Amino acid sequence: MLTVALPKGALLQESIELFQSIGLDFSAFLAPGNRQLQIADPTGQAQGLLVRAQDVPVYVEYGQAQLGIVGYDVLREKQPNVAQLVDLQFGYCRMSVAVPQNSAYRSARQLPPHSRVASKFVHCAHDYFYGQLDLPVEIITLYGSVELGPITGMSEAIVDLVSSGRTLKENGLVELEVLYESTARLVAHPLSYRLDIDSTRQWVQSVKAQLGQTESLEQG
Ligand SMILES: Nc1ncnc2c1ncn2[C@@H]1O[C@H](COP(=O)(O)OP(=O)(O)OP(=O)(O)O)[C@@H](O)[C@H]1O
Ligand SMILES: O=P(O)(O)OC[C@H]1O[C@H](OP(=O)(O)OP(=O)(O)O)[C@H](O)[C@@H]1O
Repeated sequence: MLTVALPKGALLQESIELFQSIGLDFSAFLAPGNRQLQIADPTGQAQGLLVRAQDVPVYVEYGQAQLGIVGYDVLREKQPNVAQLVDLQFGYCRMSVAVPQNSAYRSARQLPPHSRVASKFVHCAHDYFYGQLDLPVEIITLYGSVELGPITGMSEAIVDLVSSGRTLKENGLVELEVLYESTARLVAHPLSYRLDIDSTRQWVQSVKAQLGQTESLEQG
């Protein structure tokens, strides 16, 4: 039976709608008060696992799920060994550097060496500052509410996801640079995809057909 890892949070609703559109119903995860983390599709063709967004590639890499939906940002951060198959065209956001509105810095390059940068995406932040800018900064790991870094004076800047821009605005921050843009991706366990275990390929084809896509990203 096909197993699908679904991300809790911002991508869940649209992930469930996508699978519904190809005949797999995991909407029981959205029922008020649901605490079940593993549910069977009523047709008996598949089961869904409800996992933290960052854990989706882990379940797929270890083969506990043949397919999963995860943000490109998580793939950039964690570099998991999964096949990246389809850009699902929802969950748009961008990874950006931001500073307080009243900051003197107008570009990330202007931040002084050894400035502090708070982020949940420490590898992305490191690649950008050390790899692209050659600017040695101190990266502080946080797991959420990253905007509080500059507000409390703990850091000069943040690297975080921006979608509508509302969180930055309401916390007095401005975006300086965009590192990259992100959307939700359909990923697969590479061997399951190659060997077509549990008809993985057919389900991937159905997703692509639903989105009107013929090209595959196909990065292993
Ligand atoms: N404001 C947003 N608008 C649209 N998509 C977003 C937004 N924030 C995050 N995303 C996308 O949704 C994914 C999941 O984000 P979400 O905020 O639900 O989980 P998380 O809190 O980052 O994950 P975890 O609980 O594992 O720490 C992100 O990886 C990103 O691709
Ligand atoms: O530009 P916006 O539309 O306002 O969205 C951006 C916010 O969404 C994400 O936060 P999330 O809700 O995941 O909370 P957390 O990371 O702070 O836990 C991200 O970390 C930003 O804080």
